[in-house]
Amino acid sequence: MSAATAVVKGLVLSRPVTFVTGNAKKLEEVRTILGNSIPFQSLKLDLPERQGEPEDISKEKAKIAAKEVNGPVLVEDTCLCFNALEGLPGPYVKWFLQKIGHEGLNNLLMAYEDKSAYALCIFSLALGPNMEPITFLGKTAGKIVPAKGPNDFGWDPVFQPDGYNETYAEMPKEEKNKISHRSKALSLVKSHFAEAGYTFQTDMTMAE
Ligand SMILES: O=c1[nH]c(=O)c2ncn([C@@H]3O[C@H](COP(=O)(O)OP(=O)(O)OP(=O)(O)O)[C@@H](O)[C@H]3O)c2[nH]1
Ligand SMILES: [Mg+2]
Repeated sequence: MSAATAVVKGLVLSRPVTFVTGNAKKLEEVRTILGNSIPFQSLKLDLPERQGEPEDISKEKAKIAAKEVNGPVLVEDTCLCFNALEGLPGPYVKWFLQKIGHEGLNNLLMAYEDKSAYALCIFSLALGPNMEPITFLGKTAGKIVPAKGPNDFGWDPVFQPDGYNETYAEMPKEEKNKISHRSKALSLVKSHFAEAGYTFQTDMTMAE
């Protein structure tokens, strides 16, 4: 990538925004959804995550990432929330998935008639190491079903969005990207960039 300077309403950023994640599938979706709308680069880093409310977890990740990168960063935290369980496993779904898998996630709801759930994505943008992160939330409602479809991304096979007979995993990627928690949050990120009037040098291209 060529050296580039981003100008933010009088504020000059010496670097483009770095999307920091340890998750290749997230990055793939973010790339597809953002296209060329926001120039960004990415950094593969598994950030430490505090416990607590999803928005605080996401903000904290952004603060840590901005220190690591020493520049503007975008991060996200994704939750899968079961209504019968007051929003759990929520931000801890990664560990639930690793330990008990898709069947275990279904079994958590065995005692409940209510299988409704929502996928929540919270992006946090920090313009620099000492800047308070701005958050963008995207939420998609659905229900938890026995696993259906390809098993290439997390809990996609057990989440069936409202209005569909297919799980996220069964849908064409373009369809998921139209309705997903991630695309809703990213459309707010895009609006923010448009409204803030951030401008970037024209020779800036997306890079790893
Ligand atoms: O089926 C899915 N469809 C999705 O759209 C999706 N987005 C995230 N996930 C999974 O949910 C957990 C979030 O945890 P998470 O936000 O901490 O992510 P992560 O630790 O993998 O990456 P990051 O924190 O480095 O960005 C992790 O297990 C992710 O694999 C998804 N699963
Ligand atoms: Mg994580």
